[in-house]
Amino acid sequence: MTYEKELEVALLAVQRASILTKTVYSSHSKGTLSKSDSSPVTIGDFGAQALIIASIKHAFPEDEVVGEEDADDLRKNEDERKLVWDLVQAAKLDDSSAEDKIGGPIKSVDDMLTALDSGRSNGGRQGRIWALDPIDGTKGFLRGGQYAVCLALMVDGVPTVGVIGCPNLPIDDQAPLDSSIGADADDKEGKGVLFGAVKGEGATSRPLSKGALQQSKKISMKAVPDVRQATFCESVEAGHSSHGDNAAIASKLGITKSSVRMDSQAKYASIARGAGDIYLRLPVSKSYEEKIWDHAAGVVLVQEAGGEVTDAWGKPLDFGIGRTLKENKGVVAAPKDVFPQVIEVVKEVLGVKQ
Ligand SMILES: Nc1ncnc2c1ncn2[C@@H]1O[C@H](COP(=O)(O)OS(=O)(=O)O)[C@@H](OP(=O)(O)O)[C@H]1O
Ligand SMILES: [Mg+2]
Ligand SMILES: [Mg+2]
Ligand SMILES: [Mg+2]
Repeated sequence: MTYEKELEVALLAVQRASILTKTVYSSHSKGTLSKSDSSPVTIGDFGAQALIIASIKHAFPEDEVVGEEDADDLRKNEDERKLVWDLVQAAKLDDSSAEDKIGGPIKSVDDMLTALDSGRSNGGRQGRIWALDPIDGTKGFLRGGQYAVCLALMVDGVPTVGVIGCPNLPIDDQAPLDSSIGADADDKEGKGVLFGAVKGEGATSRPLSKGALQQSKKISMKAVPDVRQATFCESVEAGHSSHGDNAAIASKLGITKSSVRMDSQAKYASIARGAGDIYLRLPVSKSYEEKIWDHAAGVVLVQEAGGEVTDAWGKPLDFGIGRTLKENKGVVAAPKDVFPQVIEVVKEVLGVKQ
């Protein structure tokens, strides 16, 4: 298998970081700060990014990382720094040989800050660059909804390895989506899934809590013989994706089931394993540029499970331009068979708005 070591390291790194995020998820104090764009960041986001970059740098020291967070806030804020350091020290895999593969514990506060700060790559079309979202769906994480720990390796601008940890999704790949999945989520018994995919090699899921990577099962998108029966997913936040446009598209397709709203790339993961069918993310603002770390891992997963992903105009997502998908607007993902039908209607709805 190609990229075997990359996949193994990414799975272990995301698994370890998820142990940290789960600790924060169940704690009352999440150390929430507001970033310059007014979006939230927590001790979970900082800790998970530090752990994952330390893992990557141990296994692949030459690789670059485009990570959502940086260490600026922690360098200024001693209390927050201490909280993150305690979390980072406590998060360990059960299996010591697995821990060794990702470099073991981070040795000092300075090393933690250096790791956290090593996600500043500008991205680009050449070489090996990892896209990292340590907590995708931070608002969901804070609200008690879905969130995901997302990591992808891009090779020459193409997402090639994708790993997503979803601590609050049911382990059962076939568990149907309903509206409760995105609200009142928890990570109790029967929850927690780790998804992985390598370009050309297919996609898998396995329980997040179990050490053995061998437990993985192949996943694939569900066949959709009649698009009117499809289930579609969308963001919880109306500011991230236009609920009105998504509903208009669904209605034109003859879909009668209401949308399943959930935060994070759990949407990509859910359609990749056939729990849902279609992901619609129609742009709200003309100026917002989607970030590569919000999509890279999910795109590999969906493509390898038999799906197609483009922007709302049917253009392929271009991950090779930098930290954002600035040449694209919105995202549409669906099984290959129904994709042409879906994108046609998406273009119609967008066309009317021009
Ligand atoms: N204006 C706007 N438009 C589109 N997308 C935006 C916008 N602002 C933020 N973001 C990014 O959305 C990421 C989470 O969105 P999701 O759709 O996955 O979840 S939800 O909107 O919270 O339901 C979220 O990821 P995290 O910051 O990792 O949580 C943001 O990167
Ligand atoms: Mg995100
Ligand atoms: Mg994030
Ligand atoms: Mg964020």
